[in-house]
Amino acid sequence: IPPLDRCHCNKIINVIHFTCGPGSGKGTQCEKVVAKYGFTHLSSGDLLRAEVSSGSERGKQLAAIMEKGELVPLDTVLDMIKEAMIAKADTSKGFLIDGYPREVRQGEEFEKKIGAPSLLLYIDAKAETMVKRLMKRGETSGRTDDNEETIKKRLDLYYKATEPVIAFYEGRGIVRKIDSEGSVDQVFSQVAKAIDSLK
Ligand SMILES: Nc1nc2c(ncn2[C@@H]2O[C@H](COP(=O)(O)OP(=O)(O)OP(=O)(O)O)[C@@H](O)[C@H]2O)c(=O)[nH]1
Ligand SMILES: Nc1ccn([C@@H]2O[C@H](COP(=O)(O)OP(=O)(O)O)[C@@H](O)[C@H]2O)c(=O)n1
Ligand SMILES: [Mg+2]
Repeated sequence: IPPLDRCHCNKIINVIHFTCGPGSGKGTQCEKVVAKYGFTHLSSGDLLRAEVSSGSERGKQLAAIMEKGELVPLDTVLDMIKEAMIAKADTSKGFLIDGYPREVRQGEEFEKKIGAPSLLLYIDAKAETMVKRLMKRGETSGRTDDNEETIKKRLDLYYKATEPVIAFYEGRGIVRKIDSEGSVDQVFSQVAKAIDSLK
């Protein structure tokens, strides 16, 4: 992949990271953000699942890691995000990057290779809520990681690796914390307020 040149960087406005626990409702909220603001939604999990579906050798390796609820190698996810951003850089109004960064190092590398985010949205959900939603989703999602054992591992990893990401960006004053316990629309009104504060 070519490096993002200056021209591209200038066009990459409004990089919003959506970093929350598994099952906190990122995917659901991102759809609503796209409908209202027209941002480009990039879900790191979806990009990885697309690679798995392609049946490639790399996809097979990724599937094994994701089934265990572990993190795939940092460069793999970042390259996929960057590739997708370059493809849209000329026309996008902004990027909503869902499920990334998952660990502080992913955030640091993103800034080195792409740029600094303008906002980090964080949906604060209780572990109990996340587990309940994922178990329910697992009845129909077909996701191999929506099972009790892997959900537990994803949650453990979230508390260990991802929560520190929030503290890292809090130091920069770009974190907006959102309470997940209401309805989808109640959560969205908080999300929209945070995005509107960017203008
Ligand atoms: N009650 C309630 N349920 C929600 C809300 N948002 C999402 N859900 C449900 O919770 C489940 C998980 O939501 P997703 O949007 O798929 O969660 P996610 O954060 O993208 O999860 P991962 O893909 O595992 O990262 C879905 O089955 C939703 O229907 C909400 O605000 N309130
Ligand atoms: N930045 C990322 C995003 C996802 N992943 C992997 O992809 C899986 C699914 O990610 P996801 O964002 O769709 O789902 P949740 O784990 O948040 O429920 C994770 O459990 C990780 O194995 C990763 O390694 N690094
Ligand atoms: Mg999701």
